[in-house]
Amino acid sequence: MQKSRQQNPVIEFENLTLGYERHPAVHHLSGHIHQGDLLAVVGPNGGGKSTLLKGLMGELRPLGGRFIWPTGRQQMAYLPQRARLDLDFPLRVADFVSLGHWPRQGAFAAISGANRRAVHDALHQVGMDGFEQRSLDSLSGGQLQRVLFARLLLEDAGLILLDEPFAAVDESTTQDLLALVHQWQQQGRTVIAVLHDLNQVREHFPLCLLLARDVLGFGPTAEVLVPQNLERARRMQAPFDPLAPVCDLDVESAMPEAHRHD
Ligand SMILES: Nc1ncnc2c1ncn2[C@@H]1O[C@H](COP(=O)(O)OP(=O)(O)OP(=O)(O)O)[C@@H](O)[C@H]1O
Repeated sequence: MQKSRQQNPVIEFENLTLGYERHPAVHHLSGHIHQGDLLAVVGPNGGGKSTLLKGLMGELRPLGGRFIWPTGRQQMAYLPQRARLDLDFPLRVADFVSLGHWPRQGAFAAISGANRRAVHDALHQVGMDGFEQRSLDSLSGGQLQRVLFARLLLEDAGLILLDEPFAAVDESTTQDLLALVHQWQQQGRTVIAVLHDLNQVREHFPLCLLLARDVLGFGPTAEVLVPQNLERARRMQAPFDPLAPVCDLDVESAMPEAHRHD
């Protein structure tokens, strides 16, 4: 990874609307993210946070607007919500972490000595020395989260997407994993994390996107997480309505200028 921080955006959202079967879950998002940004995505349950990550991953095609990748589509590493992970099988920790190499060397490449060292180093960085031969299904929740971060380290991606990475993780593990997030930033990687702990966001994430289907704020965290926006988010906890009218995607962006992260 290059350490240099680019002045130009690496991702732009242009009046982006994402959803399912033409029913929007994220409305009219505009703004941009620079290389090395640490962006927290916050908001009520069902607000569209995971949907945005799926859109970035290319799993969902925009219903309207678009993602722009000014420097080319980034190599991405993605940590899904724990509830979405089925890791209840007897794979060894070392083998699981080495899967982080897949994007570069393919699934069936022989595990080289260099790879073994990389796996060992990654486990060391997350405080999991000596766990190489343990099976995944024998790990505690916090240990498993450390191993998932070790695999992210091996992916060596420029853009790292984390969906609720610290849910049900104790304070000391959270602090260790947050230190890795800061290290990624120092290395020039861009991190987008879905989070629920607003104090943690204020302390560690300089940028914030507050989503409650509509964009309630996008910019410096101190300006986004203000009582007025949070109160609006609380009021907009209405569940996703599959019978809601299809968004009129021909309408020009309804987003006020203040919501743009320029
Ligand atoms: N595959 C799907 N098909 C239809 N609707 C979906 C699908 N996935 C998500 N949704 C709906 O889209 C809306 C946004 O969901 P999303 O998972 O993005 O919310 P979230 O902000 O990540 O919520 P949480 O904090 O609860 O994880 C929700 O109302 C959800 O029910």
